[in-house]
Amino acid sequence: ITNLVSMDIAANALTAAGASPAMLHCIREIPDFTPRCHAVYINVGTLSEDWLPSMRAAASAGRPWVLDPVAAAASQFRMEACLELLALRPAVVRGNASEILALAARSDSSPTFKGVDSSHDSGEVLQAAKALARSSGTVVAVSGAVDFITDGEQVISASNGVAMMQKITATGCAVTALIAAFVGADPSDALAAAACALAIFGLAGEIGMESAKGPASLRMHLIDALYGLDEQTVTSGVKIALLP
Ligand SMILES: Nc1ncnc2c1ncn2[C@@H]1O[C@H](COP(=O)(O)OP(=O)(O)O)[C@@H](O)[C@H]1O
Ligand SMILES: Cc1ncsc1CCOP(=O)(O)O
Ligand SMILES: [Mg+2]
Repeated sequence: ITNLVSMDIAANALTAAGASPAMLHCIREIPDFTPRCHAVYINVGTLSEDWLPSMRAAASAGRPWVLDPVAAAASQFRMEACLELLALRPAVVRGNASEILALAARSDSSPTFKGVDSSHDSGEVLQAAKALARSSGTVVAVSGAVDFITDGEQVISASNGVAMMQKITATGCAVTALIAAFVGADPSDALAAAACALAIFGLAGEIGMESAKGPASLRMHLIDALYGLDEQTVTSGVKIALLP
């Protein structure tokens, strides 16, 4: 269940990576459909009162699930929805630095709020991410130039990617969708699943950038690169480290 902006890039990124996305958000379909999924992805980017009950139901369907708290601090309604969903125990919550900071502070009143984009660097909010992981019992992933993934104790960094990825709308949404696919493939280790998905998505961005002229062609080449990745390219290209 993702926002209207991201539906296309998220579905295409998932399909290119070998997953099988299906985007259903009608409350009447959730009880039949969602229990049959390997994983659920919920993204509040274009939240509405109509969609929130579907999000609650999908998060409660007994499948591993992943939350993207897009622009969590945009409004009181959105912050409360994010906190309510967080209480339903996602396996992973992935946001940009400002989103993770706002969620950790449970606050929708940041003076530096910039909508769906971040006004902080990922490294600045690492302690907030660890605190959020501990208080919510989920893996927290903060994206940025370096992605940090933590369960509140261990911290993994993933340093793939190119800055131009920020100039394509909904790359964050697409990588959270990929995290959900990886969690579906191995629900036993959400920390590793999130780190691998972020590193691999970043690697696809690096490979895509070799042929791209700007954001629009990077979008295309990134999806092509995800499709073309093989084991050798991934094992030699990912930059993942367990921080001391
Ligand atoms: N400066 C950067 N350098 C390299 N990769 C980046 C940079 N900024 C973001 N990314 C990558 O772009 C993707 C989207 O992250 P981000 O822009 O933080 O999310 P959002 O779109 O939700 O704000 C992630 O895969 C992240 O690793
Ligand atoms: C522009 C926009 N507006 C509502 S959701 C959305 C997409 C946000 O995508 P991302 O979080 O990946 O930047
Ligand atoms: Mg985002």
